[in-house]
Amino acid sequence: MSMIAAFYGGKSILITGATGFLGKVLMEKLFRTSPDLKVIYILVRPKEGQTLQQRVIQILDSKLFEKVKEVCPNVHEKIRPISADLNQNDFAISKEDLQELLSHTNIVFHCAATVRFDDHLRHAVQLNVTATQQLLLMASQMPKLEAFIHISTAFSNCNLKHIDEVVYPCPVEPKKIIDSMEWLDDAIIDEITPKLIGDRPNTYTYTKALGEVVVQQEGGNLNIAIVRPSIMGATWQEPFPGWVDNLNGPSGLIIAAGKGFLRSIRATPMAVADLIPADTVVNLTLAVGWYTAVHRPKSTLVYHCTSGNLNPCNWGKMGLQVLATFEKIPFERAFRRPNADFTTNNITTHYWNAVSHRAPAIIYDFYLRLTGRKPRMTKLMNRLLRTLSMLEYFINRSWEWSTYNTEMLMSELSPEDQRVFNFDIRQLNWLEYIENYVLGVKKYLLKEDMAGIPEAKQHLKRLRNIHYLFNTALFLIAWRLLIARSQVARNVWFFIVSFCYKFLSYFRASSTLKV
Ligand SMILES: CCCCCCCCCCCCCCCCCCCCCCCCCCCCCC(=O)SCCNC(=O)CCNC(=O)[C@H](O)C(C)(C)COP(=O)(O)OP(=O)(O)OC[C@H]1O[C@@H](n2cnc3c(N)ncnc32)[C@H](O)[C@@H]1OP(=O)(O)O
Ligand SMILES: NC(=O)C1=CN([C@@H]2O[C@H](COP(=O)(O)OP(=O)(O)OC[C@H]3O[C@@H](n4cnc5c(N)ncnc54)[C@H](OP(=O)(O)O)[C@@H]3O)[C@@H](O)[C@H]2O)C=CC1
Repeated sequence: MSMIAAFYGGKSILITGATGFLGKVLMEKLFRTSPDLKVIYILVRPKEGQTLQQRVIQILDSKLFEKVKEVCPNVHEKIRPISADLNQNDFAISKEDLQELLSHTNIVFHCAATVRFDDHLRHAVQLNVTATQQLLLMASQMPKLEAFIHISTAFSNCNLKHIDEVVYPCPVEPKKIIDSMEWLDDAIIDEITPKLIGDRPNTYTYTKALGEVVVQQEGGNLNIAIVRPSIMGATWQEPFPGWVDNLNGPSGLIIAAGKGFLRSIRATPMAVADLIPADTVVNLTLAVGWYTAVHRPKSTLVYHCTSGNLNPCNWGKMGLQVLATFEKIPFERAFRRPNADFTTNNITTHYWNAVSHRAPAIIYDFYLRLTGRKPRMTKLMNRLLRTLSMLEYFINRSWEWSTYNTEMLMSELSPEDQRVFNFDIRQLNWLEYIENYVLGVKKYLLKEDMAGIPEAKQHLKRLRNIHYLFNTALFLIAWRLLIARSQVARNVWFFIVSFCYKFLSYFRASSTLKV
């Protein structure tokens, strides 16, 4: 019997960010392994014209929850969506809802965040820092609370090369930052943002670091732990391999490469690609929840959920396997044949961006205009290049994360828990994982049918022929222009033609003699 699964039985659990990638996988696992849990409260904001209930139904109707519906048929009764906006004071939760939350919650998993790299500092601070502070305040009024688990990121201290499982201080106290956001106007915030984030690449990593300091400083007597995943990818095993439902991290780039938009990417092939499957993050998080509640460590423990030091894979190997998988499982209606490559310096990156990204987009838009359609490729390409520029920081460096706490926790689990809540990344086979990842992107993100693979392969063959034809035509035109202008080119051309003619004549003559 799993001790962790038993622990969550009968519990009332509060999850923020439950509608996000990690939140959904977390809920799924909780319901599947502890169907007797009492209730999961989720803080949800109404969105895109959908009510809270509709958002929950949409989640439960997804393939991710198919197994859950078998083991926990009344799952919809056990999810209690609470209208809340983490951008608002007190989250705009009604008094009744707040009362219910305060009096019943046993465990809090705080997953909500803005994960955008380009978010305005004010918004990123509000969600990743102030909201965390408010949630802690709320948690301190929960008499039945056993553990508060804060999800951070392994990159919150990406300005360091070696990162330990500790909370690092920030030069400016989070409280000061929170206060200043209240009275500074946007223009001034824009001006001071680069100074504040310092040697971090974006507001996301900076505010996640501030969030951790808030957790440590304002956790009071709560049983708190921080989980720091690296780059979260599709599921490895549970509830099935390859599940993914957003474009963050590598997923968007896999689509861009598979559809033939992405031709080159500035990356260091030997840099460690610290990916971690979403289900591994969930298993560790649930184990941390159990350990924190049952063992009540004296200080706030930080757990790294990373792969690099235990089972490293580099971007070169990953990129090659992604491309190899496209051969077997191509995406439908590709723009060009998938054929991306890594560049390693500014000059080649600019060159390939111009030749392989911008030029084809301009040509295609010209063709769309000619055929009376709206041009769109240049806009899409600009977006892709912007995304690439934001991800570049993470694919050209390697970090070392120590994992003492994570390994300690693993050793604390019973063999059954090590199986049911497996977060031992050493068991992961990267090539198999990446193949399933690409397949998952095709099925769950692009919603493409496997039956369309033969047609997709045909389409790629057509694209290859067009590519050869285009290149041959281009070569002939260039050559023709050269001949018209240069005597040397003309001499070379006559030499080649006369050589071919002589060779053919000789070949003809020798075959006539044989007859
Ligand atoms: C040895 C020899 C080797 C040779 C080998 C050769 C191999 C060749 C290489 C082949 C390549 C193969 C494929 C690639 C395989 C791996 C490549 C590596 C990439 C890995 C990158 C990972 C880096 C992640 C680092 C994470 C560090 C921190 C981790 C975390 O803690 S947080 C989670 C991460 N957060 C994010 O990822 C958020 C990033 N996104 C943003 O910040 C924003 O979305 C944005 C990128 C700034 C874009 O903002 P916009 O306002 O412009 O757009 P918006 O968000 O509104 O969306 C607009 C449309 O674009 C779509 N979209 C959004 N995000 C992405 C995305 N990441 N990629 C693509 N498209 C995206 C979005 O859906 C919108 O679409 P629409 O609705 O249709 O308009
Ligand atoms: N993805 C990754 O690679 C990594 C993620 N992490 C961390 O994991 C956690 C989860 O990330 P992930 O699931 O990928 O992120 P998502 O962007 O998929 O999910 C974010 C969640 O936060 C919610 N949220 C955002 N703003 C608000 C708001 N104002 N009020 C209420 N809820 C809000 C979103 O709700 P809504 O659906 O309404 O938008 C969504 O449920 C984050 O803390 C992130 O920092 C750490 C490392 C890597």
